[in-house]
Amino acid sequence: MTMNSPQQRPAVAELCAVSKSYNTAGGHELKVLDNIDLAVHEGELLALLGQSGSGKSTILRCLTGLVEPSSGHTMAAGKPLYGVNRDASVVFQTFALYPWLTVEQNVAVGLMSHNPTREERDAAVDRAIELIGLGNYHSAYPRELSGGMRQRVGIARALVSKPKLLCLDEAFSALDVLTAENLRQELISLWGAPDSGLTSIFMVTHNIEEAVEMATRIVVVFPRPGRLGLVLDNPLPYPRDSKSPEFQRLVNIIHEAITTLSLPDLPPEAHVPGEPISRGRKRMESIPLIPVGQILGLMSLLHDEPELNNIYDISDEIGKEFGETIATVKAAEILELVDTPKQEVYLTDLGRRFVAADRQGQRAIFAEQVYKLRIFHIILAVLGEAEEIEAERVLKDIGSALPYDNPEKTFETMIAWGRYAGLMDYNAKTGMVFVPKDEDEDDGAQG
Ligand SMILES: Nc1ncnc2c1ncn2[C@@H]1O[C@H](COP(=O)(O)OP(=O)(O)OP(=O)(O)O)[C@@H](O)[C@H]1O
Repeated sequence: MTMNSPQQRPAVAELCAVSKSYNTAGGHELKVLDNIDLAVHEGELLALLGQSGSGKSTILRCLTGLVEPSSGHTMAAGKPLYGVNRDASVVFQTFALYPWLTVEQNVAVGLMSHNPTREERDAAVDRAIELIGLGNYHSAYPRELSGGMRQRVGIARALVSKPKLLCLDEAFSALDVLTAENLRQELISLWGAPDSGLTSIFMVTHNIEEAVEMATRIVVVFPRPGRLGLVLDNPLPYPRDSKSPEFQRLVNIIHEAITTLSLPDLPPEAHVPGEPISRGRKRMESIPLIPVGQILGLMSLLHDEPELNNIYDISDEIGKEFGETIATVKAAEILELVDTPKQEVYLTDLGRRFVAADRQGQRAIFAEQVYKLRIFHIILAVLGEAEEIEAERVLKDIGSALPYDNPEKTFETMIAWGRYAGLMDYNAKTGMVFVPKDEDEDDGAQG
């Protein structure tokens, strides 16, 4: 850290020992953030990375006062924050524009809580529209604009109030590659320009390259519950060259932190013959919230293209976000269909048998593997004795077994896997989980 490092300047927003829990629809408490200390300083461009569901958006919402911490507190410009931080504004992935308002009117929405005079409002709107290059589109409606232009409106609306902190929540992820790259570059220029008024940016992203391209500091959130993991300064000069060795080194460090965390390189467990493997595990393991079809897709890919054995290449090939690829690989791994030494991904013997099997055979292997997972015993143990079981009760059991998981989402995924395996099904009308009588050949891998 140099003397001029932004981290030595005052914090514009800060989380102090912030924890956050939600009450889920099933009445369980879900701890999403645990004891987060995080400050965004003047002049800083801070990027937050982490798996889906690790709590990134919740951190953003706490920082901006949209969500109140369960414990700990938020500071804004050195003072405790109560309610929404009016010196912060947010650009959302979905643009969140009003379709019935023009560009100008949509941008003016960003000033609503600031009570400007008409003249002040018009001047500020004109300035924001100019800054972000929407000069000829004052009276256009969102439907007349491309995705990139719409997101410009979203950015202008966020900048119109001259916020001390601009927050970007996956702001580029709905845009095509070139448009996203242009907007990123423009934002970096605006952030560096003395007359833009834009000094501090806090961004949430899934995209590691995007974080390394833009941020002065990168924080990786570890999940369940969300904690600060890797914190990395990024001193590379702008404009950054994504092909430079130093850029790639940072990308690799972050990749590795996320991968190692998700796919720990553990020695195989001692297996008692005849016993489900997971019985030996000390605690119940959750399952990645991944549809069956996606696991089958990964299996086919590994079979069809055996030279694809590296998690980064697989992620590129699938075209999904890195976090989602990891979750898919993890799902296949807990089903023992793949093995993941370091960053590599291979079919296991069972995985090879799986891809060679016909549809019936695949479902049988899947069922056998699902049966080994302890989390499924919550349901299967009861279904062994009764014909059906109340979903309510299952949700409660999931909630107490996996306090950091969302029980409803875990339940949905379990039912989808169980349905494909022919082990269980769920009737939303009766609220009951039951053993399917006849295997329905058609409901295959839709879950
Ligand atoms: N209002 C809410 N009520 C209940 N649970 C919530 C609520 N908001 C978020 N969660 C849960 O909190 C966890 C963290 O969510 P959050 O959106 O902060 O994660 P994230 O890292 O931003 O995820 P993603 O990258 O998928 O957007 C998730 O399990 C989510 O289901």
